[in-house]
Amino acid sequence: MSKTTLRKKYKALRNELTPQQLDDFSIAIANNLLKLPVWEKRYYHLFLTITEQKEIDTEFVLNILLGKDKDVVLSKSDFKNHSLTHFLLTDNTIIKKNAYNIPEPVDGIEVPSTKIDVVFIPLLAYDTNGNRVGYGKGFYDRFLAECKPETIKIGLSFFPPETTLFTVDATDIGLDFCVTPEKVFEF
Ligand SMILES: Nc1nc2c(c(=O)[nH]1)N(C=O)[C@@H](CNc1ccc(C(=O)N[C@@H](CCC(=O)O)C(=O)O)cc1)CN2
Ligand SMILES: Nc1ncnc2c1ncn2[C@@H]1O[C@H](COP(=O)(O)OP(=O)(O)OP(=O)(O)O)[C@@H](O)[C@H]1O
Repeated sequence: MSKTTLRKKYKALRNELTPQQLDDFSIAIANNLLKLPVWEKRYYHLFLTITEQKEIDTEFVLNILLGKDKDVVLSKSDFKNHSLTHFLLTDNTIIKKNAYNIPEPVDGIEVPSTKIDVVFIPLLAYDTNGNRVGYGKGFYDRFLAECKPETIKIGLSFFPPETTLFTVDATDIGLDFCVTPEKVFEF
Protein backbone atom coordinates (compact mmCIF):
# COMPACT_ATOMS: atom_id res chain seq x y z
CA MET A 1 0.00 0.00 0.00
CA SER A 2 1.34 3.49 -0.79
CA LYS A 3 1.78 6.03 2.00
CA THR A 4 -1.13 8.01 0.53
CA THR A 5 -3.42 4.97 0.68
CA LEU A 6 -2.27 4.17 4.22
CA ARG A 7 -3.02 7.75 5.33
CA LYS A 8 -6.53 7.54 3.83
CA LYS A 9 -7.17 4.13 5.40
CA TYR A 10 -6.21 5.19 8.93
CA LYS A 11 -7.94 8.57 8.75
CA ALA A 12 -11.12 6.68 7.78
CA LEU A 13 -10.65 4.13 10.60
CA ARG A 14 -10.22 6.93 13.14
CA ASN A 15 -13.27 8.72 11.80
CA GLU A 16 -15.45 5.72 12.61
CA LEU A 17 -14.58 5.86 16.33
CA THR A 18 -17.28 7.11 18.70
CA PRO A 19 -16.47 9.69 21.42
CA GLN A 20 -16.79 6.89 23.99
CA GLN A 21 -14.29 4.71 22.10
CA LEU A 22 -11.87 7.63 21.72
CA ASP A 23 -11.98 8.11 25.47
CA ASP A 24 -11.79 4.41 26.45
CA PHE A 25 -8.98 3.64 23.98
CA SER A 26 -6.99 6.72 25.00
CA ILE A 27 -7.19 5.65 28.66
CA ALA A 28 -6.17 2.08 27.77
CA ILE A 29 -3.14 3.40 25.85
CA ALA A 30 -2.09 5.53 28.84
CA ASN A 31 -2.42 2.53 31.15
CA ASN A 32 -0.39 0.30 28.81
CA LEU A 33 2.36 2.92 28.68
CA LEU A 34 2.96 2.27 32.38
CA LYS A 35 4.25 -1.22 31.42
CA LEU A 36 7.17 0.20 29.40
CA PRO A 37 10.68 0.36 30.89
CA VAL A 38 10.96 4.11 30.25
CA TRP A 39 10.02 5.80 33.51
CA GLU A 40 13.47 6.61 34.91
CA LYS A 41 14.11 9.51 32.52
CA ARG A 42 13.67 13.26 32.87
CA TYR A 43 12.50 15.00 29.65
CA TYR A 44 9.34 13.59 28.01
CA HIS A 45 8.06 15.09 24.76
CA LEU A 46 4.31 14.87 24.24
CA PHE A 47 2.00 15.89 21.40
CA LEU A 48 -1.29 17.60 22.18
CA THR A 49 -4.40 16.18 20.58
CA ILE A 50 -5.92 17.47 17.35
CA THR A 51 -9.49 16.72 18.46
CA GLU A 52 -10.85 17.53 15.00
CA GLN A 53 -8.72 14.68 13.54
CA LYS A 54 -9.88 12.22 16.21
CA GLU A 55 -6.34 11.74 17.47
CA ILE A 56 -5.56 9.91 20.71
CA ASP A 57 -6.45 12.05 23.71
CA THR A 58 -3.04 12.52 25.32
CA GLU A 59 -4.44 14.20 28.44
CA PHE A 60 -4.22 10.87 30.29
CA VAL A 61 -0.55 10.50 29.38
CA LEU A 62 0.04 14.10 30.45
CA ASN A 63 -1.50 13.35 33.85
CA ILE A 64 0.80 10.34 34.29
CA LEU A 65 3.84 12.48 33.43
CA LEU A 66 2.83 15.27 35.82
CA GLY A 67 2.04 12.70 38.53
CA LYS A 68 5.57 11.34 38.12
CA ASP A 69 7.06 14.86 38.30
CA LYS A 70 8.59 14.58 34.83
CA ASP A 71 9.68 17.55 32.77
CA VAL A 72 7.12 17.72 29.96
CA VAL A 73 8.11 19.23 26.62
CA LEU A 74 5.60 20.51 24.05
CA SER A 75 6.20 21.79 20.54
CA LYS A 76 5.17 24.65 18.35
CA SER A 77 4.97 23.73 14.63
CA ASP A 78 6.33 25.94 11.87
CA PHE A 79 4.39 24.99 8.73
CA LYS A 80 6.74 27.07 6.53
CA ASN A 81 9.77 24.83 7.08
CA HIS A 82 8.05 21.87 8.80
CA SER A 83 10.16 22.22 11.94
CA LEU A 84 9.25 22.00 15.61
CA THR A 85 10.42 24.28 18.44
CA HIS A 86 10.17 22.74 21.90
CA PHE A 87 9.13 24.42 25.15
CA LEU A 88 9.03 23.21 28.74
CA LEU A 89 5.48 22.95 30.12
CA THR A 90 5.19 25.10 33.25
CA ASP A 91 2.35 26.57 35.33
CA ASN A 92 2.66 29.71 33.19
CA THR A 93 2.47 28.01 29.79
CA ILE A 94 -0.29 29.41 27.60
CA ILE A 95 -1.66 26.89 25.08
CA LYS A 96 -3.39 28.11 21.91
CA LYS A 97 -4.69 26.21 18.87
CA ASN A 98 -2.88 26.97 15.61
CA ALA A 99 -4.42 27.06 12.12
CA TYR A 100 -4.25 23.23 11.95
CA ASN A 101 -6.10 22.88 15.27
CA ILE A 102 -2.93 21.74 17.02
CA PRO A 103 -2.85 23.05 20.61
CA GLU A 104 0.62 24.52 21.18
CA PRO A 105 2.53 26.66 23.67
CA VAL A 106 2.68 30.34 22.73
CA ASP A 107 6.27 30.68 24.00
CA GLY A 108 8.36 29.76 27.03
CA ILE A 109 11.61 28.13 28.03
CA GLU A 110 13.05 26.50 24.94
CA VAL A 111 14.35 22.93 25.23
CA PRO A 112 16.82 21.67 22.59
CA SER A 113 15.98 18.34 20.89
CA THR A 114 19.25 16.94 22.26
CA LYS A 115 17.90 17.10 25.85
CA ILE A 116 14.78 15.02 25.19
CA ASP A 117 14.88 11.46 26.56
CA VAL A 118 11.51 10.07 25.47
CA VAL A 119 9.24 11.08 22.57
CA PHE A 120 5.60 10.04 22.25
CA ILE A 121 4.80 10.07 18.54
CA PRO A 122 1.47 10.57 16.75
CA LEU A 123 0.92 8.18 13.85
CA LEU A 124 -1.48 7.40 11.11
CA ALA A 125 -0.01 3.96 10.31
CA TYR A 126 2.93 1.77 11.39
CA ASP A 127 4.19 -1.67 10.45
CA THR A 128 5.45 -4.68 12.41
CA ASN A 129 9.05 -3.40 12.01
CA GLY A 130 8.24 -0.07 13.70
CA ASN A 131 8.23 2.05 10.54
CA ARG A 132 5.75 4.90 10.76
CA VAL A 133 3.61 7.05 8.49
CA GLY A 134 2.36 10.44 9.69
CA TYR A 135 0.55 13.27 7.93
CA GLY A 136 3.43 13.44 5.48
CA LYS A 137 5.13 16.74 6.21
CA GLY A 138 8.19 15.19 7.84
CA PHE A 139 7.93 17.13 11.12
CA TYR A 140 8.79 14.09 13.23
CA ASP A 141 11.45 12.73 10.88
CA ARG A 142 13.27 16.07 11.16
CA PHE A 143 12.76 16.31 14.93
CA LEU A 144 13.88 12.73 15.65
CA ALA A 145 16.98 13.23 13.49
CA GLU A 146 18.05 16.01 15.93
CA CYS A 147 17.57 13.86 19.06
CA LYS A 148 20.25 11.72 20.75
CA PRO A 149 20.61 8.20 19.33
CA GLU A 150 19.43 6.78 22.68
CA THR A 151 16.20 8.83 22.74
CA ILE A 152 13.29 6.42 23.17
CA LYS A 153 10.66 6.70 20.43
CA ILE A 154 7.17 5.54 21.36
CA GLY A 155 4.34 5.53 18.84
CA LEU A 156 0.74 5.69 20.07
CA SER A 157 -1.99 4.12 17.97
CA PHE A 158 -5.59 3.00 18.27
CA PHE A 159 -4.89 0.18 15.80
CA PRO A 160 -2.61 -2.85 15.33
CA PRO A 161 0.37 -2.63 12.93
CA GLU A 162 0.24 -3.31 9.20
CA THR A 163 1.86 -6.69 8.56
CA THR A 164 3.01 -5.79 5.05
CA LEU A 165 6.23 -3.82 5.64
CA PHE A 166 6.46 -0.23 4.39
CA THR A 167 9.15 0.90 2.00
CA VAL A 168 11.58 2.91 4.10
CA ASP A 169 13.10 6.22 2.95
CA ALA A 170 16.61 7.26 4.02
CA THR A 171 15.16 9.95 6.33
CA ASP A 172 12.59 7.68 8.05
CA ILE A 173 13.35 7.05 11.72
CA GLY A 174 11.72 3.96 13.24
CA LEU A 175 9.91 3.46 16.54
CA ASP A 176 11.30 1.61 19.58
CA PHE A 177 7.79 0.83 20.86
CA CYS A 178 4.21 1.28 19.80
CA VAL A 179 1.44 1.22 22.36
CA THR A 180 -2.18 0.45 21.47
CA PRO A 181 -5.24 -0.04 23.70
CA GLU A 182 -4.65 -3.80 23.50
CA LYS A 183 -0.91 -4.29 23.44
CA VAL A 184 2.66 -3.04 23.69
CA PHE A 185 4.84 -3.68 20.61
CA GLU A 186 8.64 -3.57 20.90
CA PHE A 187 10.73 -3.29 17.73
N1 LIG B 1 -1.18 16.37 17.65
C1 LIG B 1 -0.27 16.36 16.71
N2 LIG B 1 0.69 17.28 16.70
C2 LIG B 1 1.61 17.28 15.70
C3 LIG B 1 1.61 16.32 14.69
C4 LIG B 1 0.57 15.35 14.72
O1 LIG B 1 0.50 14.45 13.88
N3 LIG B 1 -0.33 15.40 15.73
N4 LIG B 1 2.56 16.36 13.69
C5 LIG B 1 3.08 15.25 13.05
O2 LIG B 1 3.86 15.32 12.17
C6 LIG B 1 3.13 17.67 13.40
C7 LIG B 1 2.10 18.50 12.67
N5 LIG B 1 1.76 17.93 11.42
C8 LIG B 1 0.54 18.06 10.81
C9 LIG B 1 0.48 17.96 9.43
C10 LIG B 1 -0.75 18.10 8.79
C11 LIG B 1 -1.90 18.31 9.54
C12 LIG B 1 -3.24 18.44 8.90
O3 LIG B 1 -4.19 18.88 9.50
N6 LIG B 1 -3.37 18.01 7.68
C13 LIG B 1 -4.68 17.96 7.06
C14 LIG B 1 -4.65 18.79 5.83
C15 LIG B 1 -4.69 20.19 6.24
C16 LIG B 1 -4.58 21.13 5.09
O4 LIG B 1 -3.66 20.97 4.27
O5 LIG B 1 -5.39 22.03 5.07
C17 LIG B 1 -5.06 16.55 6.79
O6 LIG B 1 -4.15 15.70 6.75
O7 LIG B 1 -6.26 16.29 6.70
C18 LIG B 1 -1.83 18.40 10.89
C19 LIG B 1 -0.61 18.26 11.53
C20 LIG B 1 3.56 18.31 14.69
N7 LIG B 1 2.54 18.27 15.68
N1 LIG C 1 15.64 14.79 8.32
C1 LIG C 1 15.03 15.35 7.27
N2 LIG C 1 15.55 16.42 6.67
C2 LIG C 1 14.96 16.97 5.60
N3 LIG C 1 13.81 16.53 5.05
C3 LIG C 1 13.23 15.47 5.60
C4 LIG C 1 13.79 14.83 6.75
N4 LIG C 1 12.98 13.82 7.10
C5 LIG C 1 11.95 13.82 6.22
N5 LIG C 1 12.08 14.79 5.32
C6 LIG C 1 11.15 15.08 4.20
O1 LIG C 1 9.82 15.29 4.70
C7 LIG C 1 8.85 14.79 3.78
C8 LIG C 1 7.78 13.97 4.45
O2 LIG C 1 8.31 12.79 4.99
P1 LIG C 1 7.40 11.51 5.31
O3 LIG C 1 6.54 11.17 4.14
O4 LIG C 1 8.28 10.45 5.88
O5 LIG C 1 6.44 12.12 6.45
P2 LIG C 1 5.69 11.44 7.64
O6 LIG C 1 6.66 10.65 8.43
O7 LIG C 1 4.49 10.74 7.13
O8 LIG C 1 5.19 12.73 8.44
P3 LIG C 1 5.49 13.32 9.89
O9 LIG C 1 6.96 13.11 10.19
O10 LIG C 1 5.12 14.76 9.76
O11 LIG C 1 4.62 12.57 10.83
C9 LIG C 1 9.61 14.03 2.72
O12 LIG C 1 9.65 14.83 1.58
C10 LIG C 1 10.99 13.85 3.32
O13 LIG C 1 11.99 13.82 2.32
